[in-house]
Amino acid sequence: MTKQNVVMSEMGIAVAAAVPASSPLLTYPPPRSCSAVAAGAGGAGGGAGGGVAMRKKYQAPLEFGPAKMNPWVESMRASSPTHAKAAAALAEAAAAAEAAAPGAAKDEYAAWMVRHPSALAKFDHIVKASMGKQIVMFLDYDGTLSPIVDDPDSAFMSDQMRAAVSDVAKCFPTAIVSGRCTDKVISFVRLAELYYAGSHGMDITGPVKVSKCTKAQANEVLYQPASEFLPMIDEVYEALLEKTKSTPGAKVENNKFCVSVHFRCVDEKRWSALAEQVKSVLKEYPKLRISHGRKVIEVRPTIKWDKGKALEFLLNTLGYADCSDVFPVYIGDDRTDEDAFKVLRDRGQGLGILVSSHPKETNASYSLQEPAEVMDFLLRLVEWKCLVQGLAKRRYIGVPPQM
Ligand SMILES: O=P(O)(O)OC[C@H]1O[C@H](O[C@H]2O[C@H](CO)[C@@H](O)[C@H](O)[C@H]2O)[C@H](O)[C@@H](O)[C@@H]1O
Repeated sequence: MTKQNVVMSEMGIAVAAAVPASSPLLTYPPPRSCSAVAAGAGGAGGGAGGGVAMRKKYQAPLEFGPAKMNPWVESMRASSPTHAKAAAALAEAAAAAEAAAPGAAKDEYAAWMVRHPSALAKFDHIVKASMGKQIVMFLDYDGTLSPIVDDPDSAFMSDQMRAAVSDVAKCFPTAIVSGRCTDKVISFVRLAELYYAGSHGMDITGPVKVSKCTKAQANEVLYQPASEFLPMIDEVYEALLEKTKSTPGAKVENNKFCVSVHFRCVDEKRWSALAEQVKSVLKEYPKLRISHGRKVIEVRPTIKWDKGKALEFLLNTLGYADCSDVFPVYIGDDRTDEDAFKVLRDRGQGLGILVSSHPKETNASYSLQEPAEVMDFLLRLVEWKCLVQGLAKRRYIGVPPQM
C-alpha cells in the first residue's frame, strides 16, 4: 500500500491553543444573529454556532515580505486544517499559548461542542427526530469517507468504509456529493447502487442502469447544469497547468465541470505567488469564479449551482419535493459542504453533520471528528434501521419482541 501523509485530525485541538485570544475574527461565513443561536444545535435542521464568531485560529501570520497576504490564500488557510508536517512546530506553539492562557483553547472547544454536539453522542436524539420520516443520506467524499492525503489521486476509501456505505444504501437512498468529477469519485467508491453528484453537484447521475440491447452498464446522467462550460473548463485547465508548472508541488486537477488547483504540497512561502498565477489566468475568464477548500482553490462556472442545489435536486428526483416526511442527513467536512448544510437549515429539515476535529464556523448542527467516526455513525444507523425493521416485522406477524 502506498504510504500516505495523512493529515492529523487531532492537530486542530493542539493548534487551537496556539492562538492568542486577541486573534482576529473569521469573516466566513458571516456571523449569524442571536435568533439563529436560539434555534441551536441538536434540533432538526437547527443552527450552528450562531452569532458567536469563531476566532481565526490555527493561523500563524504568514511572511510574504512587505506585500499583504493574498486574500484567496488567507481564505483557503482558514478552511485548511494543519498538515502533519507542521505538527511539531505547532504543538510547541500550542504549549506556549496554553502556558499563557491555561485552558482557553479547551474552553472554546467545549463551547463549540455544546453548539455542535457529537452525532454519535446524540445518536438517540437524531434517530428520534427522524421517526416516521424517510432518511435520505448525502455523503461528501474527501475528508468524510476518505482521509485527507497529499496525493489527490490516492485518496482511497477503506474496504470497511465501502461496506458501511453499501449497507447504508440498502437502508436509505444514498448520494455521494463531491467536488471531484463524477467518474473519479465513482472509481473510488465503486458502489453501483448510489447517486453521485460530482463537480460540486454539477454532474448528477443515478444508480447504474443496464442497457437491454447492449448489456452495457452505466450510471444514468440526471442533470448537468454547466455543460455549456465544458470547452471553457478544458481550456482553463490547460492554461492553469501551463501557468503553474513553475511552482514546485502545485497540482492542477480537471474535475470536468470545475478545476482544482492544489496547494497542499507547495511550500507555504509560495502560496501567494501561486494564488497570483491562478488569478492572472482567471482574468481572461469572467464567467468563471473560485471557491476555497482544504488547501485547494476551486475554479468553477459562475452559475448559481452548488452542493446545496444538488441536494435539493436529488430530493426532488427521489420524489420528496415539498414533503414534510423526509429527513435528509448531509455529512461533509469542507467549506463547499456549507451550501448543503444551509439548505437543510433553511428548510428546517433533517440535519447537517460537520466532520471536523476543531472548532469551525458552520451551518451544520452536529459534528463528527474524522472519517472513522463517520463510519461508526453509518454503522449505527444501519444497526438501528435493522432493529426498527425487525421490531416492525415482529409486530406484523405477532411475534413478541425479545427482551
Ligand atoms: O467535495 P469533496 O469530495 O470533499 O472534494 C473536494 C476536493 O477534494 C480533493 O481535495 C482534497 O483531498 C485531497 C486528497 O485527500 C487533498 O490532497 C487536498 O488537499 C484536498 O483539498 C480533490 O482532489 C479536489 O479535486 C476536490 O475538489
